[in-house]
Amino acid sequence: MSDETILLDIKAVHAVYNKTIKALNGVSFQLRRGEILALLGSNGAGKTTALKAISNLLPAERGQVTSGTICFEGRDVLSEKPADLVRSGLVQVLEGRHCFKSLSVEENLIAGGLGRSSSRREIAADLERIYAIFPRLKEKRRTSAGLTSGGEQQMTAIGRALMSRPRLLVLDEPSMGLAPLVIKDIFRSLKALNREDGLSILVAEQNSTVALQYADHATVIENGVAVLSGSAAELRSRDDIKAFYLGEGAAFAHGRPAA
Ligand SMILES: Nc1ncnc2c1ncn2[C@@H]1O[C@H](COP(=O)(O)OP(=O)(O)OP(=O)(O)O)[C@@H](O)[C@H]1O
Repeated sequence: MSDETILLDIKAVHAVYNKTIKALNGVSFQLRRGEILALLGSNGAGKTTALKAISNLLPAERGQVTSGTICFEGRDVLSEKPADLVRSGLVQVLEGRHCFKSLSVEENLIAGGLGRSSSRREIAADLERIYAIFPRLKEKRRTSAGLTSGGEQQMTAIGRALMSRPRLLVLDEPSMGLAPLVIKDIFRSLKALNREDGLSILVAEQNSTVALQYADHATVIENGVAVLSGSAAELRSRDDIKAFYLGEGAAFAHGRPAA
């Protein structure tokens, strides 16, 4: 495989909080251009920390990558400011569907495109593109985001990220606290974006069932280490993954290198 196919390359990353609390213990994985990669793992496995490291957001939480490398399209992520990473096409939707609650849905979306120097016509076209992906947002576009449902807030957060036209969209637990039908709706939209626009997606999920249904590949992390990587189809067929679906996450041995 040539380097051209690798969009994101995480190698042997160690990270700590407050200089002492170990959260990542040498995690390595790669995301290929144009794929959906699911990052799976139980509570506290290190998924959120890995995603924040990828967007260089750990210093804002008294966290730090102490060794290892993270490259996005060959750029050294750890030497870039988070805002510059967004401009370069790496955009993250943080856990908890953060919206500007007093702004309307449409104002939230427009805020996502502010970093780009776009004309009114381009912004209008981008909004229509988001509304085509998430028709419910069009219906709610004049409603304060804080008065919309959890699913609509998650769609707004994703739509706002899409307004900056990312090449890699990073999502932290988009299914959290949402009803199964809403989760399906969101993942279907993500899959359509991936297929039709070639958007690469990295999604951390505790809901392994839905993540493996829509992802191309998956990496399982436990105790800050990747313990298993493979195609989604391969992982779906494994008994230990089936056990993991049922919440028996301890099925993976800590420290075993990713396959
Ligand atoms: N801001 C922080 N300060 C100190 N320790 C933290 C902080 N955030 C996470 N940790 C610790 O780092 C480890 C990894 O946590 P992380 O949130 O990355 O796991 P996770 O896989 O995303 O879990 P979950 O699915 O429950 O969100 C855990 O031991 C956690 O307690």
